[in-house]
Amino acid sequence: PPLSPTSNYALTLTHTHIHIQRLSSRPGKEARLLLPLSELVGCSCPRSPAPPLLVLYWYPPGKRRKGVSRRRQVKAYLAESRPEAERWSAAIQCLLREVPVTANTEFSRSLLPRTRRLLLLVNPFSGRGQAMQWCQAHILPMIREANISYNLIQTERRNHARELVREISLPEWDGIIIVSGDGLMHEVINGLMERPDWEQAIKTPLGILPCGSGNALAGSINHYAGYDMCLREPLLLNCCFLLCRGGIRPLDLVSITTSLAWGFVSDVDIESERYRGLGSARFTLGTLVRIASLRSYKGRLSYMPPSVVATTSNGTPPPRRPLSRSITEGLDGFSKTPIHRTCSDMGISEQRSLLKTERRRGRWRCGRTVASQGVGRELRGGHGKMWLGSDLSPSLPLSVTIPSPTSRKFWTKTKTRPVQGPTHSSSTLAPTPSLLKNRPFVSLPFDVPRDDLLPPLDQPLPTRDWVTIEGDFVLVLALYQSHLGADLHAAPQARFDDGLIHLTFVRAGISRATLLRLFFAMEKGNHHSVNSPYVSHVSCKAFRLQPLSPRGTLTVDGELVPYGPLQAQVHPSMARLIVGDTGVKITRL
Ligand SMILES: Nc1ncnc2c1ncn2[C@@H]1O[C@H](COP(=O)(O)OP(=O)(O)OP(=O)(O)O)[C@@H](O)[C@H]1O
Repeated sequence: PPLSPTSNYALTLTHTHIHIQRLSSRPGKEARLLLPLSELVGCSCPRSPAPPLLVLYWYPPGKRRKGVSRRRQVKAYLAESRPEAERWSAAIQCLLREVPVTANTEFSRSLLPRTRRLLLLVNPFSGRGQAMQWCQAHILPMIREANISYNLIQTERRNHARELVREISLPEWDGIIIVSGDGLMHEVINGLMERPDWEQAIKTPLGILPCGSGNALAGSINHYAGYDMCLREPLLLNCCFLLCRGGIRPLDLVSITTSLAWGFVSDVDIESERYRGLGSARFTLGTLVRIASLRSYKGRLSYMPPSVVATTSNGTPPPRRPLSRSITEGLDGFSKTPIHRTCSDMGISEQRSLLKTERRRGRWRCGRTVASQGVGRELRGGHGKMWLGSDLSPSLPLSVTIPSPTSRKFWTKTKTRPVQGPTHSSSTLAPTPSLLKNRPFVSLPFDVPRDDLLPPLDQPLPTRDWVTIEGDFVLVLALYQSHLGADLHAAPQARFDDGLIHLTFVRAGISRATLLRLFFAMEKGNHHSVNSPYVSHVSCKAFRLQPLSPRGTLTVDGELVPYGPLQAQVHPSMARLIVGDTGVKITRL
């Protein structure tokens, strides 16, 4: 804001607020502003020859208006001297980084921990292809204001990010940030799990800045931060704000072993690729198309219920915060220098940060798994949101057959949506080229965490502790996090680290109207109240899905996987996720 030489202010800093009091010679004219530190991303004291300013970057949540996000405000105060401005800047940053301070602390920059360094992995083609534009307009400006250093790398192809994180030197980074959709997060988690030092590597804090079309994990982060559901830039701004705040929470991962795949929800995810230009609406359209031709599939679903259901919440929803408002105003001052494929404010290049290691192979998943009944089609090469497995169009290329003698293991962090679908039909149809591209499943050559609850996929499950349901299913959906897409609150009870997989399955006999009601209720997260004998919701630690129909589509984290039996087990709190302030005690970046 323009400096007003006629106004003087007295600033007071507490552990939670900056009190800004305008001093006026006329009594009764004092204006007071209480600026919560929880709404600040950072502050600065511009170097000389600039005047001794204290600049505050404030992102207050906006009014409760759907689709509108938080608005950036910059407040600048001219200090009496440069040391004074620098002392204030240091003090505020100490509080934001949670450096222990008292009223007697002598503030200086030397008290601050080292500057945080983030590796941003940007998929320029995710969602509507706006990731780079959003980096320029929103992400990089806010990250700079939060005094965070970054190195930005644009991914050039599928599995580029996965190969990169397999080889980089991780101690250099305080976090790996996926600027894309859930598919790229999935790649990164699998890349980390493929390292010989996976146990340490997977503890690298991960963050997501939603630029995809489904953005399930970002939807969960936004929800648990207490914000109302939002999409696109408002969601991005909320997530970027939370990233800059920097709180970390443990994140469950799920290992999935599959030989083949199927599902109903998968069908929607895969087939709706053709509607990609519609953004998240493509899932709605895809769902409607699928429901119109509803079909059921034979299968066997087994799951191991938790002996003690270890929910981390008492069932009460997180405190709601108003919807944040979108900002583009106020950013005009930022230089719009073009962002290159690799850019950094740290003077390093991708090459420098690479640490060549022996190439290991394997596959881990981070997101969701969806099995969808019937034949699916992959138009772009795998990623997933919402799959409804009903019928399959016979004209579509058939389910994939992967001639793999071994089962494949991979990792996911959000959800698995198996819908009963046809069993593996290896014979008739060859995989499409895009599906072949999408098949980097290989056995892991080193000792990744064992699925101690599961026998090998080709061996029977123990009868004790397992529940098995065999019959005709319309869909089976396995979720690890609360959201299936940013606007699909599919597992309201799920928490990042509850140690549970949340299964929803729908059996044949359900009417189209009820199924439609179920999906619409899912948007608000109240689908558990949809009363139908065909719909079940259970929590478990592990499950196995055996399709008994001849063909189908199965997806994990939106990516098509081979059709056939699949099993999964949760590994509680294995990874770490940057979630910002969630109202609970969290570790700071
Ligand atoms: N430069 C690239 N060209 C082609 N594919 C890429 C590139 N970079 C990444 N990918 C692949 O694109 C896939 C989809 O990306 P991602 O899931 O992040 O975006 P999205 O599908 O738009 O989002 P969502 O999963 O939320 O719908 C990823 O699995 C990744 O492997």
